[in-house]
Amino acid sequence: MEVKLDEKDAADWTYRGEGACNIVLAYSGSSPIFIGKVMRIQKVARNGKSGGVQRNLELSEKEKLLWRDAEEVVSSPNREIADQLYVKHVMTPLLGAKYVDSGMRVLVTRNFLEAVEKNVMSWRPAWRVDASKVDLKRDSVVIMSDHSVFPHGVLKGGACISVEIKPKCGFLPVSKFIAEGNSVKRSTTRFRMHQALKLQQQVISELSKYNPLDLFSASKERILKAIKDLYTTPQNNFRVFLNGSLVLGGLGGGAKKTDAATEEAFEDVLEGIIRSEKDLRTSSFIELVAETVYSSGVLNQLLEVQKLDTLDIEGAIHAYYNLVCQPCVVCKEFDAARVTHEYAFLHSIPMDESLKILKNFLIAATAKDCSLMITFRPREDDLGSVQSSVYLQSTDQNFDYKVNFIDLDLKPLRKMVDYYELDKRVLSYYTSAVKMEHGKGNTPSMEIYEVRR
Ligand SMILES: O=P(O)(O)O[C@@H]1[C@@H](OP(=O)(O)O)[C@H](OP(=O)(O)O)[C@H](O)[C@H](OP(=O)(O)O)[C@H]1OP(=O)(O)O
Ligand SMILES: Nc1ncnc2c1ncn2[C@@H]1O[C@H](COP(=O)(O)OP(=O)(O)OP(=O)(O)O)[C@@H](O)[C@H]1O
Ligand SMILES: [Zn+2]
Repeated sequence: MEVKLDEKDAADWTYRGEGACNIVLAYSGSSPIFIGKVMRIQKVARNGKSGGVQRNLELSEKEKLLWRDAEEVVSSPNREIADQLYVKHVMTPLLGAKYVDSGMRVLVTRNFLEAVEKNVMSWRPAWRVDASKVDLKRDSVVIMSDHSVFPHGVLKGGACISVEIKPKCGFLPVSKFIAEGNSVKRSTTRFRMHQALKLQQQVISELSKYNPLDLFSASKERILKAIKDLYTTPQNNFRVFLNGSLVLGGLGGGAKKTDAATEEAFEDVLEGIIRSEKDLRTSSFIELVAETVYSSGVLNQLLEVQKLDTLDIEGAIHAYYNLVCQPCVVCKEFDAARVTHEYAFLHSIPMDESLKILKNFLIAATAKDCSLMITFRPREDDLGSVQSSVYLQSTDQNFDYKVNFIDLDLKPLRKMVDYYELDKRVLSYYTSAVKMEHGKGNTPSMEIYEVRR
């Protein structure tokens, strides 16, 4: 018989976190089919305010054309199912089946969703509550493995510690379609430039120390630096969970700089997991995470998928206007300024080329926004373990670990315009901030202008 969750079941699901588009709940009841699972529920923007794009309930005709090779996605009855099948049929083959769980759909009643909405309200960050709410129009949710713990039955019980990393874009673009005035893109990461704008808009209270190029560098030392920096300024890029409960970082959003009190508390959390003296555990834990990122090689594959964006938004936007059969707003602006450009070429390519550019751009956008969960537990013995393992030199310990990608959602085609507009805002603010610093006689070594390859 097909399961349908109703009001009475809502109490078994507790708030785990959320992003712009989904709320995630962990199961705390006793039904064997849900133990070790989380539920991902779609949200809807409140009062037209942003906080995740307002998604159409169905794929548009142009989106159907775009994803026509992924038949299962295109023939989905609604966008929710299309999202899930996109993970299964488009992202999983690119990232590797062992790293992705596309989950299964379970039916829910409106009463269930209403009860959940009420139960989680007090746990949600106020700004997320203000921006979005559970979408009560949905009749199903996605159930997937809880990646912050190991599956039951595979290994003996014991503490699990997991880290969630949102690595963002790990390369510098080289597209010839990047305008002369935006050439800073070739030497400064998008993450760094966006940080400057977020600081100015007070979305964050300090600049992140993290540099995605370090994390994706495939160099042990630089990966270690990246994890240290993520630990120091977690924002929404780094979280740690102990047995599924958040112990570092922000629940449902970003976190401020890790202060002395948090550091002290984190040392205590690690007791019993990392076998070293107090005050040395955190650095060993950071070493463990860095070693795992390095030796698993999981980010190499993610980087390849991110690099499917070869033209940058400054090139891909023209293909968008080709597909939607509208006059190109970007070229119109250039014409008005009598700027000669090579973008006209992009409007002369066959439709199949435009489709390919857009498909690759949107797949790369998913890969630039997804997160990685790495879960560890001390390995007691080698008998019967099916997990990969990593050796932590500083404490002479072995850990089982598993790695999973989360949040591999299909980005809506109409977001192309938002991507172009955001890119313009990020670049415009960053270049003017840098110019201002130069004007003051400061060298580009200022915090905001960090150039590293
Ligand atoms: O545009 P970006 O780089 O700021 O990324 C958005 C994320 O912001 P952040 O990582 O904080 O900078 C943003 O994350 P937050 O809401 O800031 O936590 C979302 O992940 C958004 O994706 P979607 O709307 O859920 O599909 C993300 O939008 P996409 O660009 O991935 O579509
Ligand atoms: N399978 C999972 N196992 C454990 N925790 C999870 C899982 N999926 C999501 N989470 C937790 O829930 C949070 C929100 O999930 P998710 O990133 O999928 O939301 P989103 O709204 O799609 O995010 P974004 O804003 O990046 O689009 C994650 O940051 C993570 O902490
Ligand atoms: Zn154009």
